[in-house]
Amino acid sequence: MDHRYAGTAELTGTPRVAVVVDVMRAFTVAAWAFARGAARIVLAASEGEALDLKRTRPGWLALKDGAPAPGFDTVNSPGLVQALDLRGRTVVQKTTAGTVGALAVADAPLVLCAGFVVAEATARFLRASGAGAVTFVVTGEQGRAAEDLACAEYIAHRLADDTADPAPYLRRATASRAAADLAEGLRLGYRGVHPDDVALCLEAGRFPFAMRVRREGSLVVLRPTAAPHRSSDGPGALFSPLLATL
Ligand SMILES: O=C(O)[C@H](CS(=O)(=O)O)OP(=O)(O)O
Ligand SMILES: [Mg+2]
Repeated sequence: MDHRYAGTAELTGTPRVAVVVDVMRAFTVAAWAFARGAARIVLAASEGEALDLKRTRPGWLALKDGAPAPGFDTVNSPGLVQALDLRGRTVVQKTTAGTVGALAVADAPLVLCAGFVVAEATARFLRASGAGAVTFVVTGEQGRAAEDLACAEYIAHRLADDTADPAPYLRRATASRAAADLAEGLRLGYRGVHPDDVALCLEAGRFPFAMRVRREGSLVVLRPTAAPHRSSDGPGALFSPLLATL
């Protein structure tokens, strides 16, 4: 299959099928937010927009990358988000790379967001959808981030072979600059980094759902979506018990 791999700034036109990859950490965080019960994630274009959305919608939470900041409820850290109770909540997310990449392709007919934690479900969803060739948006380091490229190539491999082994792809991600930067941030005591973040970003297939982006009125919204348990199952064939609890 003739997949394409492009950084956000390299995109030309609107792809038919896009998978936006941000392993460290936006879409690992998004998956954890859904696992902790979030109903939906609204992708914001700026920190100001995130705070405006939160201010005008009672009960919404706002999340950003970097250090904690006034007005924001939490940060872009799976280690921190996994401890939250987000049942039924709407979370507004703004990060440097991941959310920017998703907004850039929000008009495509099918857009999924992914990290390793949902890689296998993403491949199953794509296969069940008959998606064909995919444009992978590699959000980190102008399209060159080793962890995002490894995850994108793993999803493509799983699309072709649903027994493909994640281990070589995870090794590349483990050796990435982003993983080293998070470890260094932890060593230097940066706020907004949790000791478990790198490990949580490198759990292939942790969650059974894919994550789909759609426009809903004026908002760009990410929601979990059921993926068949096996690639041979049809769309929506078998729903995970976890999804039933979200
Ligand atoms: O929070 C993150 O890990 C990054 C911040 S940065 O790009 O490393 O400065 O954001 P993300 O959009 O999740 O890559
Ligand atoms: Mg990233």
